[in-house]
Amino acid sequence: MYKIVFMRHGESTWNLENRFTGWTDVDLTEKGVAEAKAAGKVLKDEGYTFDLAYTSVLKRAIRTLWLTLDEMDMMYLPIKHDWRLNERHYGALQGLDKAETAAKYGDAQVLVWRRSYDTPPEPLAEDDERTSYNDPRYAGLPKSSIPLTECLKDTVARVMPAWDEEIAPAIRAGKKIIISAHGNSLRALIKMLDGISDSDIVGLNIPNGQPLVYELDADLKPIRHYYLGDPAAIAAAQAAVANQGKAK
Ligand SMILES: O=C(O)[C@H](O)COP(=O)(O)O
Repeated sequence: MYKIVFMRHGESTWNLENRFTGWTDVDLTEKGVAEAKAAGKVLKDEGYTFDLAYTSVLKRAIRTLWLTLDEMDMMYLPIKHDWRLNERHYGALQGLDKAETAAKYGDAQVLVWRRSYDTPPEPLAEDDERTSYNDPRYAGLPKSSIPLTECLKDTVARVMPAWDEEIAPAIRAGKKIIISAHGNSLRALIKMLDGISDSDIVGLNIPNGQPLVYELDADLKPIRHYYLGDPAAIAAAQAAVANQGKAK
């Protein structure tokens, strides 16, 4: 049996401001820092150790990983940064207030943009200053790989090669792994691992900064999964994420 730990980054400044974030590279809030340290403490207290960590190229996930590993006294751990673990690209919604957008377009439309499997938000225009075309961290990528918007299906299409080519072979080689990533890149991964239907994935929300353990069989099929930490607090945090896209 293998075990892997997934974790969404701690609260970011745009989580606090309730803005669609996507590929925007915002940092953690003080609460987010505290969540990342608390995640490290619970992992340490529960006796977890790792051989390897994966994260995105966005600082909210990277800093969460650093703080978690610092708390575990494991800052020596090799870290692989992979752009394919980035948050789902939120297209032209990036930067907008989620509740204001719901007030303007309706809760149902915002739920489609946030949680439908195959309906992406409007894309950024090619010449929009918010595109990632000139960002040095994506310099090695063909322009066609740099999204202007994504639905979850698009995110699955980039996350799964990272899983199949990098992460799954490392698990099979016996490496104990932690992945610090994002709400929707983790939803994409979990959808594929657990075989969640396109309609049921709408109801899956990942709270900030809570270690989520997956136990996998020899074929890397999930046996069971559970969050470490207080179940009531985690359920409340998941409900809060679900409610972010509703008009106030
Ligand atoms: O990109 C974002 O805005 C968040 O990290 C995830 O947002 P969501 O829960 O609205 O999809």
